Amino acid sequence: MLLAKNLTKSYKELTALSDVNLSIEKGELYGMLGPNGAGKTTTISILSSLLKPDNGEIFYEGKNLYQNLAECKKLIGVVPQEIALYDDLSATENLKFWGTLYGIKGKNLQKKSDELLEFLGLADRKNHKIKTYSGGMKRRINIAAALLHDPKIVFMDEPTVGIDPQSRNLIFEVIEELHSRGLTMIYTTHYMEEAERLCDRIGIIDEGKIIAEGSLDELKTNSSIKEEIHLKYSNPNKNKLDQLTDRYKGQLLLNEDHLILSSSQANAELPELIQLCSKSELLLDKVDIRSLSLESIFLELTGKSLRD
Ligand SMILES: Nc1ncnc2c1ncn2[C@@H]1O[C@H](COP(=O)(O)OP(=O)(O)OP(=O)(O)O)[C@@H](O)[C@H]1O
Repeated sequence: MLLAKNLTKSYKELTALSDVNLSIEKGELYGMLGPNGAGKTTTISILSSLLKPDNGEIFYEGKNLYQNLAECKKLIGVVPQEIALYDDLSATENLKFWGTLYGIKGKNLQKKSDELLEFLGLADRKNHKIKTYSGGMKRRINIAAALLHDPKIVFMDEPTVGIDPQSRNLIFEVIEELHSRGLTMIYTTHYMEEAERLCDRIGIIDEGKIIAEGSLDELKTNSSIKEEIHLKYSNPNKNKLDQLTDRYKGQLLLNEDHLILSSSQANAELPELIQLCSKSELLLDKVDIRSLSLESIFLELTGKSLRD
């Protein structure tokens, strides 16, 4: 469906993308997982022709994007990270505006807009102004706007940022339904749980490079880490954590009330870890060993947390 070769983009001296290659199959839901500033939006902007790369080539269904721009653009839908809606217009009026830009008119536009509002669970609010909508509802209308022209591939740039867990779930359900209908999607996120739940294949991106790619199982199998030790504590004493951070450099994620240690042999590492926690005056509430998550894989590959 989509092939991108050697995409490179710099903003003055900053290299935002460096030799990015992507091959996305029809019907695939591909997740691009990376921290803020990794290059996700730049990639999507380039793939959807909003931004020209310095180097590289892009093909949709075998056709070069820039040599077949109008034809390729019909295939593409984009859900931008920033909500692109008029606050003083209703949902229907906003969709009418976007539909007209795509060249959809009259009854067709009305029908498509009603169908999408129904699909996104917003039919009963369709005549209300966008400014009365919650953040999650606005995000759903943002998705509807990208689907009006029946694209074959949709780019979703962090579509759940800044919304509550319930609205996030509604968006996941919409994405899962679109996936089951065979729509090809590229989904960017810095939440590993989203990539784990939704995506067939995940590309981990950092500092403008795709540093690992595969299904969740493949990424786990290729990692030297096998498990995670999760340790919950009630009294983090920030001044006393040096021994822990020194001993487990590049293996340890320290949060407000818990730590996660990536490990190839959790049972063998546990006694020393508990001893060091005791020396660091951490009062332990709970210890458990879990299977590997993308967070640890990211830590292993980059030496830093996804949420830094
Ligand atoms: N128009 C621009 N001018 C200069 N630098 C830019 C511009 N757009 C992006 N950058 C820089 O390029 C790098 C990649 O940015 P990009 O927005 O693609 O990352 P991202 O992974 O989408 O991050 P986020 O999740 O924060 O949007 C960052 O260092 C960013 O500051």
